[in-house]
Amino acid sequence: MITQVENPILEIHDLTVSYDQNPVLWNVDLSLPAGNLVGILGPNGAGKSTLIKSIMGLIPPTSGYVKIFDKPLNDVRARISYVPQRESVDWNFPASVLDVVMMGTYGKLGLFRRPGKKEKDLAMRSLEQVGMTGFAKRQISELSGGQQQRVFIARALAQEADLYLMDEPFAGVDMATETAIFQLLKDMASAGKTVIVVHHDIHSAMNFFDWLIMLNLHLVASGPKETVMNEEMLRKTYGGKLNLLTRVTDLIRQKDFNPLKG
Ligand SMILES: Nc1ncnc2c1ncn2[C@@H]1O[C@H](COP(=O)(O)OP(=O)(O)OP(=O)(O)O)[C@@H](O)[C@H]1O
Repeated sequence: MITQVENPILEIHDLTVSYDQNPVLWNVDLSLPAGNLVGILGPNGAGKSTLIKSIMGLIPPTSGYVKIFDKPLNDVRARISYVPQRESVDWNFPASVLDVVMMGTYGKLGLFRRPGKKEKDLAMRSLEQVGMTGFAKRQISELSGGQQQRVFIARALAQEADLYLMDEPFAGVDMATETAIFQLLKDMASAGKTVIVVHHDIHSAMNFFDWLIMLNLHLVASGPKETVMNEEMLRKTYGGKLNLLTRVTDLIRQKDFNPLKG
């Protein structure tokens, strides 16, 4: 079940991606409209991070192509913000929280301008949005995992991009913060940005995302949440992981659960 759209903000055509000549993503064809909060769901090893990395041009495709805003990635890089998984970053790098968030503003500054008051204000506003203002002068190495994650999201906000790609931004973040940041991302999507998030929890995915990409080495589904979140698609995505499926399909059947709301 794959919904294709006209004038997509992101178009992926026949994308196959391999590590050491072994394909881990096969023939992915999808397109996304602007102004959506998009969740990428799938079991461990499904290729979710690989998909994000290949959209960002970090892994060359074996076949196929990606177009963003109808252009190749290199023409539009400044309009894209990427939040990698927290574990993939060296957090012992000596930098303050404010420095890290200010880095988000550099792309728009150009080569020879140094960040000034405008950039600092933007960075502070971004920290405020993730509830981290009080930590601005702290070293990033001194923060908890969840706090580091929030700083990373603030850096992405300071980038003022049009397309955001976030790889498990909620790993290690507490529930209250997750809900607050989801709301923030939803507001960004309502303002016309496209936010794509690799996410593990199907329950919160049903509440928060507008559009879901369901992946298991192949693309199982891509479309508005209400059209793709059903038992058949979950079974195709998660296969025999029946405990999980039972829990989720029970949730879908619950009278008070309405996947259209939220
Ligand atoms: N650098 C790499 N070299 C070789 N194989 C890799 C590499 N990175 C990922 N893989 C393999 O590619 C497959 C897809 O990995 P990927 O990290 O994209 O999955 P994922 O859906 O993000 O998983 P998770 O939910 O566990 O983070 C896995 O089988 C993984 O072992």
